[in-house]
Amino acid sequence: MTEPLIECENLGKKFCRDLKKSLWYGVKDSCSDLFGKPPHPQLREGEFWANQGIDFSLNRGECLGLLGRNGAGKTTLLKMLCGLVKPDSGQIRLKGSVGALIALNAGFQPVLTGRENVFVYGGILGLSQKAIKDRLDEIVAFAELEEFIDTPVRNYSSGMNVRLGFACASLLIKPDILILDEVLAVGDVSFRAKCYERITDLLQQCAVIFVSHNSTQVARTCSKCLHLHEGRPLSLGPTNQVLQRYLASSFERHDSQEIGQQIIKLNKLLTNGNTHLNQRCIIDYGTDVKFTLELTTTNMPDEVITIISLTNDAGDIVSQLRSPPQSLASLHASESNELIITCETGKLPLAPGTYAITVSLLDGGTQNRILTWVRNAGGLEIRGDTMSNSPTLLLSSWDMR
Ligand SMILES: Nc1ncnc2c1ncn2[C@@H]1O[C@H](COP(=O)(O)OP(=O)(O)OP(=O)(O)O)[C@@H](O)[C@H]1O
Repeated sequence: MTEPLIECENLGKKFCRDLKKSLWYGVKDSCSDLFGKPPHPQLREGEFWANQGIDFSLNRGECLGLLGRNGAGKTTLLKMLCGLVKPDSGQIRLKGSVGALIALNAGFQPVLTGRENVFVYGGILGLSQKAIKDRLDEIVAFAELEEFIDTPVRNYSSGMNVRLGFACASLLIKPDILILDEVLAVGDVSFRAKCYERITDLLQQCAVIFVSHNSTQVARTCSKCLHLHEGRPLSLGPTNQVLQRYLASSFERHDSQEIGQQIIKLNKLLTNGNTHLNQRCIIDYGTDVKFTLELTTTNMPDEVITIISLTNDAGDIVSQLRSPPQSLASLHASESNELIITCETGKLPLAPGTYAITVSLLDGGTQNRILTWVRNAGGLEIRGDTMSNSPTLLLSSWDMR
């Protein structure tokens, strides 16, 4: 169980942004390669490191999640592991058979039928016609493509391509290493669930490495994560720690956005007394939470309804606090235009992670006139030891006798 199947040492890959230069460098590198010379170690004009200094190892039974923004170098790393791209520095050691699904079309020939493509795919893996035939029914059933297996792949939808690609990568051979890019995201919900079940089964006997922008899936499936930033490893470690830091860093990129008539303006948002308009505030899981909104109004309605929404990194609202219509009569009487609204939630049962706070105020009279709506008014990082694959982690006490 502790046998390393993937070992990467100081792995690096350069690309060139300029096509002409890239072709010229390619010719020079091929010539150097022919004479047994090592690749050019430094960056030449127009080149950049798509991956640099990547070190990790993965044992049988482990699943590594690759995290990072678009263009961080995740696919390049997977392509190097699959042998599709040659590293410019470092070393890769792989043990056993590799099943991979990197491109959306899974490398299928568009004019061939699904069935013919399975035979081509199996042939590339070195399987005999009989061995492929023996597994064909299982592959077609898993991909749920019984009616389409004799249709040319160019007529497949992207989801159908991925179904067949995943079935080939995971069923044609029993892979020791399974490499998956973000392609599973295009499958429908039930197929994705089936794929993750299959990955969990395979994890008994193989090492899995996959890219996903879905933090719930990563938390559920991966034992450790590697966070890449501009091609370099930013952190590597247990999923719980790396994912929390990754989600926190991705929140910092969002600026607040105000929509609505701005009849009421949000000047300050505080969580447990800490200011954060467009800044992250850190609390421990299970602590009492009090939100304070400091606002100014220009043209006061009689009543307001306040809504505070918490959204996860996928943009889904995971929790919402909604006030009843609150009268502004006392404010009218004092002729002040400053308003402070507080909301106490008690212990917030949200799972550890990072959430964006959206604040909206509606006219309590019409209930649908938006007085203000501030997306990403602040971020809330909930710290805790356990990541959960559910957005809420209900507070509970347990007993055993
Ligand atoms: N063949 C290539 N030639 C030149 N540049 C490339 C090539 N392939 C990738 N790149 C560049 O390398 C960088 C890393 O790309 P990569 O596809 O690995 O990112 P990624 O993390 O997988 O992104 P995403 O999440 O968007 O899929 C990007 O700047 C990309 O433009």
